[in-house]
Amino acid sequence: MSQLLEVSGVSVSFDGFKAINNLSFSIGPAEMRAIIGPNGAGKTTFMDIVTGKTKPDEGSVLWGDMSKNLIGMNEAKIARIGIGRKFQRPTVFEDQSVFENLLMAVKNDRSPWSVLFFKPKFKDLAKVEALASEIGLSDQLERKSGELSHGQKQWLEIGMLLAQDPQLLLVDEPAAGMTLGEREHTTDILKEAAKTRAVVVVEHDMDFVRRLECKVTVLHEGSVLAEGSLDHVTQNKDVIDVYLGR
Ligand SMILES: Nc1ncnc2c1ncn2[C@@H]1O[C@H](COP(=O)(O)OP(=O)(O)OP(=O)(O)O)[C@@H](O)[C@H]1O
Repeated sequence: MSQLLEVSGVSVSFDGFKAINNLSFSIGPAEMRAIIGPNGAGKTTFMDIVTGKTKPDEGSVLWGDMSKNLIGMNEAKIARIGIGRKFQRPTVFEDQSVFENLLMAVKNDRSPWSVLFFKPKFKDLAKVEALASEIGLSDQLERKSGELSHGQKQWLEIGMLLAQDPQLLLVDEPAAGMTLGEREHTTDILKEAAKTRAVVVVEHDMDFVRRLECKVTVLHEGSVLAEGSLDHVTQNKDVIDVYLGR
């Protein structure tokens, strides 16, 4: 299978400490992947490298038809070529409605002023409605985003990222702070999104990872410790020793 993202031999040190150590793995174009591992394993640093926030000391991160190396590209350019990142804390505009937040994202203009002076075209409105339906907020469009529950804010932010049609969506600990019902709905949104793009989820919640029904990559000390189905990696003795058994 051709790959969308290929990380090869990537290492990065902070003050002599190797946070990522000769990391290599790849992700396919319409694939859901969970990344798990103990605290300090390098999960966030991996996402920082892919999104251009951290420059590695060595290695390559090839993208698309593999002719582009993301290393050396700035964060804005990486976002433009189709990589979206969802941080743990939602960053929606609380004073704006759900509709306005989605419209800003569709217009790719994250400024609250843009929606005040902008007459949306039919296709933009249709896209906002489709996104609202995809994230399960069709009946909340007129509500101020600040009034939404924590889970609803997270879904709105996922919708705002999907508005940009990323080919790869990186999602950091989506289950944190959510009720069980919210987690289940989040799983549904991410699984639907992964039908047409790659979705990489970093998560500690094993029940959440199980519901994603995807290949799992276990990181430890900045390298891949194990990879495969959740059942496969959770039976791996090394994974039990460094992560699950603690
Ligand atoms: N900018 C930085 N400066 C110094 N050390 C850093 C920096 N960023 C990360 N580290 C260190 O690199 C290691 C990997 O951190 P990282 O945040 O990537 O781990 P993680 O797997 O995301 O952990 P967690 O599950 O706790 O979020 C840690 O030891 C961390 O302290």
